Amino acid sequence: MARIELRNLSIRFGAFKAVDDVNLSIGDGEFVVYLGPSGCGKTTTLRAIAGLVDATSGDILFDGRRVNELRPSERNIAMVFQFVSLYPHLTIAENIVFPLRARGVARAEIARKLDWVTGVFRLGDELRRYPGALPPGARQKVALARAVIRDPAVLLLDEPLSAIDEQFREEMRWELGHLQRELGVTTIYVTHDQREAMSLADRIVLMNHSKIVQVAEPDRIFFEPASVFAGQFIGSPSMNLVDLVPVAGGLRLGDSTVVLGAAELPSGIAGHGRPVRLGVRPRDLRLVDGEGHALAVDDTFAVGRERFFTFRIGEAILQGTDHRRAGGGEGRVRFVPEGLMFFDAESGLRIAGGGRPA
Ligand SMILES: Nc1ncnc2c1ncn2[C@@H]1O[C@H](COP(=O)(O)OP(=O)(O)OP(=O)(O)O)[C@@H](O)[C@H]1O
Repeated sequence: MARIELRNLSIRFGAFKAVDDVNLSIGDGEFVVYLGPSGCGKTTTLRAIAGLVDATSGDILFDGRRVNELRPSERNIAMVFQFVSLYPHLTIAENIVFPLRARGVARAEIARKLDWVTGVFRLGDELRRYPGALPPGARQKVALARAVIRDPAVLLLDEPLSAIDEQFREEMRWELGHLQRELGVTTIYVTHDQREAMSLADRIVLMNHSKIVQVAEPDRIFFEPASVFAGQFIGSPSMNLVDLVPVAGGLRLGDSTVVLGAAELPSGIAGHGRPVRLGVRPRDLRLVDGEGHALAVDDTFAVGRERFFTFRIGEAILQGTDHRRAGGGEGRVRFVPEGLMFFDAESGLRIAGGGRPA
């Protein structure tokens, strides 16, 4: 296990900065998930921690010791990628113990370690089989077992579940989280799948355009996104966004007739003096039978037991949840005050609202 620190880490490929002045401390045994859109620099950061890419500037420290100059094999890390390569002519057991054999570890010790890892990963039946006989998800589990059998200080995982089909992925995700906690190994996991990040991470490191834009526990990043980007990247269905226009009595939603008044607005927001955007998740935008704003509903639809509705403001289509009694009448739209987030329209930063529900 190890603490990891990135200090002013930048990585350039020619003129392009793939990682731009990143600072981060990862605790011993922590499970950190790097999340962000394609090309934002997640994999490059991971590869730099592994020693597969050189830092252009800045430091990478393991337990306070600078490792920039160490080769991958000297860093005591293990890495698992999206596509695993197991040796097809070796059994699962032989594949798993391969790193120990390569290091000349004694037979008794290898047997002990294999026993341990087999128990942790519940691999008993598979051990004598060959990789070709296992489904991709099980092969990935074998790759993980092979990665942890030599007690790495750091486990680096780059989209390890993305090549596995949906159903097995859920199961593997659960299992991976469980295993990581049992092993207590410091883990950095790269994904662009927010659901994976939300369910696995102790903390999420959200990246965009080569920079870290927020580091927080999954719950916090959901309820207190630092910016429009964070608010929209996390949560499904995604957060609605609409520009607010100052009018007498409050803030109007775009060019609609809906005006949010004092009861719905945090104090001071109406007098912000700069353009403000409202962010509201569908769960906090409700079509109800009781009190609310009169709005022309565009469409209603159901996804399983949940019912949704949409309405338009200018070009934008907003989505909310339908809380009317089944077969309900016209309905009114309620904005749940605790769920409203306000962003500076120019900087994109959250200036008010949000927060974990009590
Ligand atoms: N060896 C390289 N040479 C030149 N450019 C590179 C190299 N490696 C990565 N890049 C570029 O750096 C940027 C960041 O890539 P990176 O793989 O870190 O992104 P990512 O966030 O992991 O996205 P993805 O999920 O698509 O892998 C990309 O624009 C990529 O094309």
